[in-house]
Amino acid sequence: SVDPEFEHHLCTKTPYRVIQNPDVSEVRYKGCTPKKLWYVIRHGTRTPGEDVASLMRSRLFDIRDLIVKNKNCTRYSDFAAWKPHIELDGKKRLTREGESEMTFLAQRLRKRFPKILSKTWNNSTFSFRFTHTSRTEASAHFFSRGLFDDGVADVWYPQPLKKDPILRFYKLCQKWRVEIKKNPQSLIELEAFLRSDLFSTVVTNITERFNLPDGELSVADVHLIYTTCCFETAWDKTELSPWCSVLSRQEFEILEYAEDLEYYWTDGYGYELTTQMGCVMLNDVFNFFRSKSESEASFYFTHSGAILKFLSHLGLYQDSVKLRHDNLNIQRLWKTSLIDAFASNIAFVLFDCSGIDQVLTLHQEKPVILPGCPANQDLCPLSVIERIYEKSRVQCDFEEMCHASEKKSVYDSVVSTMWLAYDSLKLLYFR
Ligand SMILES: O=C(O)[C@@H](COP(=O)(O)O)OP(=O)(O)O
Repeated sequence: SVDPEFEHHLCTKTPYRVIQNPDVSEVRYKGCTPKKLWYVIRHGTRTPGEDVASLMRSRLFDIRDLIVKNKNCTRYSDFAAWKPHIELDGKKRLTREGESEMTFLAQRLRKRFPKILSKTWNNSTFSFRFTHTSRTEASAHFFSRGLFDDGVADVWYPQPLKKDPILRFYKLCQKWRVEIKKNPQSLIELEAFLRSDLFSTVVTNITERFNLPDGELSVADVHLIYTTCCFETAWDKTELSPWCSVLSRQEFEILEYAEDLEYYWTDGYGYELTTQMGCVMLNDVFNFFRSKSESEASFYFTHSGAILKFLSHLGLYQDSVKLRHDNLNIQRLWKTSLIDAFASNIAFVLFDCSGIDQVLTLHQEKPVILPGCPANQDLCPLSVIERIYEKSRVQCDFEEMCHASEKKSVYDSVVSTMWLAYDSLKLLYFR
């Protein structure tokens, strides 16, 4: 039987319905009027890239065949009937579920902030921006459907930039790309965790549970099973993927931790530069709030990496100790299943409270308190936020922080190439 809680352990492939906030009551604070809304959103549920899709079409079929050889296995008929999903095109395309996530998210937002959002589309009041990918573009379109009853067809979207300095700032940071993203050092904790007894036990347990030949399953196979469970759950809420029934609650938690470790060290608190870079996004918020333009709402459609780095820059979900292979804590704050699901979103809403600018910060549609803001209230004065993030405002020299030293780049690219030869690390490219 499948643990009904499993949907809460699907990391960055968690469908938004699992964590959404159904409360759509108008957000009001006494004596305050909402003036501006800045919103960054990860695209909705997508299909996997070709790397995962091709494994689902080939290796997963072999595993499926081995499983159904053992006719007594649980859910035999589901495995026997399983075939790669219709959504499997390898193009990281927005799925039906992703379309609904966007439309419903916008509808809920509009109900909460009718003063800003109950207006027909108007180019100077609302702005939209998405990255150079079909999934963020489609997300913007479906989101605007939920926001405007009419006039959706008129919504104007700027041409996406191949390398957007705000939406995907990290792609422009050579130092981060070389020294963190492509540096094997960043994966050391994950590597060690994959080699740990805890992880090996998961591989052995599944092998025994399904009566598979000894040594048949690799770490990468187990990860493929988990990834398939995640994607199939995300894009189909009506049917339970048989691959989810392969794993126990504890095994989900172990696989979840492996992914969280990876994201922690490449997109999160692992290295200072990763958290520092997010200043460009925060400065965009400040500029928007301080600008005298008529623009009242700004919507950005981006990716997982942007959400995680921005959360880390803000200082949210930071555990007191760094995540390592040997300190799995199920109470940790850094859980991508909660903080970086599909359609994850961060909003800043500026209120005028009797002449004082106050800011409401929302993550996944719920208020969050920025570290340093008053703990007992949702609103935080803009001047306090500007003080907390003073360094982000005055020392955000992207060129300077992202400049990679050439000697190191050459060294790292050689090491990275060698590193990619490791079979177990194939799973790192499962996107
Ligand atoms: O584009 C992808 O494959 C991943 C990573 O993108 P970056 O974090 O590298 O932008 O993000 P996703 O689209 O799933 O949100």
